[in-house]
Amino acid sequence: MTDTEPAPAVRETAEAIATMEIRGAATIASAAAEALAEQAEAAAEADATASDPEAFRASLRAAGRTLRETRPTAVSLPNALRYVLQRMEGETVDALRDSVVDASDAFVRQLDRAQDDLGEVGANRLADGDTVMTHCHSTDALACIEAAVEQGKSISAVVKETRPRQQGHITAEALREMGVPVTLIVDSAARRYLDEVDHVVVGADSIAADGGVINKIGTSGLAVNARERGVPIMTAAQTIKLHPETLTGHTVEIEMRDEAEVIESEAREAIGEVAVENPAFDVTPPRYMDAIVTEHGQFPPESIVTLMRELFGEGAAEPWAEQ
Ligand SMILES: O=C(COP(=O)(O)O)[C@H](O)[C@H](O)COP(=O)(O)O
Repeated sequence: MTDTEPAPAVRETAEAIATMEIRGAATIASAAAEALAEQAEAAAEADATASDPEAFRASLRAAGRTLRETRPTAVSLPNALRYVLQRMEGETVDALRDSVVDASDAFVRQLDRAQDDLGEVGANRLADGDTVMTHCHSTDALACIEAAVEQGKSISAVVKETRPRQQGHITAEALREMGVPVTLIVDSAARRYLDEVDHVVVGADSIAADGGVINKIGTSGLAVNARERGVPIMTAAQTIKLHPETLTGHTVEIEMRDEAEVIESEAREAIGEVAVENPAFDVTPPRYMDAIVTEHGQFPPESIVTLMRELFGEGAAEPWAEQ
């Protein structure tokens, strides 16, 4: 390991995030924080960094950049890096290492607590006997359903498959394990089933300052259909999903993934020369979302900017940048 080369654990985590072995915004955030702690442990042992605090800091920033470059849309990733790297302090390598490991532990603990707290808030929007519809796999959305079940409410679910990666299968299994009866449907059947649904519950990868919800592709169409059918829709999103850069007018970059996720090579060849696109996320305008449920309570999307200013001020530091 040279002074700026990431530790193997960081490279492995970055690779697992890029290939979606580690996926979902909250899971990505805690994996990134843990990878920084592993970088700190490795750098405190490595020849090039063990006795040079500045080289140690540079190696942590480099690890941050490697992790940052994996997936562009989920803001929980840079927010996790911000949390840990802004708390890196000390005059010696040992002190620096301890500060990074402690910050990483605190971040992961906070994440778990936030998910439990938002689950309670979201559960209060669900009534005994409700059927919910889900899209993709969101641990924040599942926390709301799980808390409702723990409150003794009887909940059933209609689970959208979520092409192309079929994360709906993960949701279906998780709900079944909670004892929730599940009906799995293809995405294009969603509008038909909305008539049988009392609430739509989705997660988020990022929330923009205008209250726009960036989540798995298909969320915006589902939200428009839900509004048209009169079915309430909530986004369950911890505050690490709030996108501080959008306070200053920046837009959220939507990840475009490989066409191989959409179509198998044989079918691709048979079709011939056509374009295939695979956007991973879309933006649901705030007017189609009834509530954003966070660990600080629920908010109409248009008022989320107040919470963002409270938590982030106006700035979005990049403590991983080269100095
Ligand atoms: O869109 C996805 C996952 O997309 P991908 O599978 O492409 O990562 C999830 O709804 C959010 O990340 C929220 O998840 P969580 O609530 O667990 O943070």
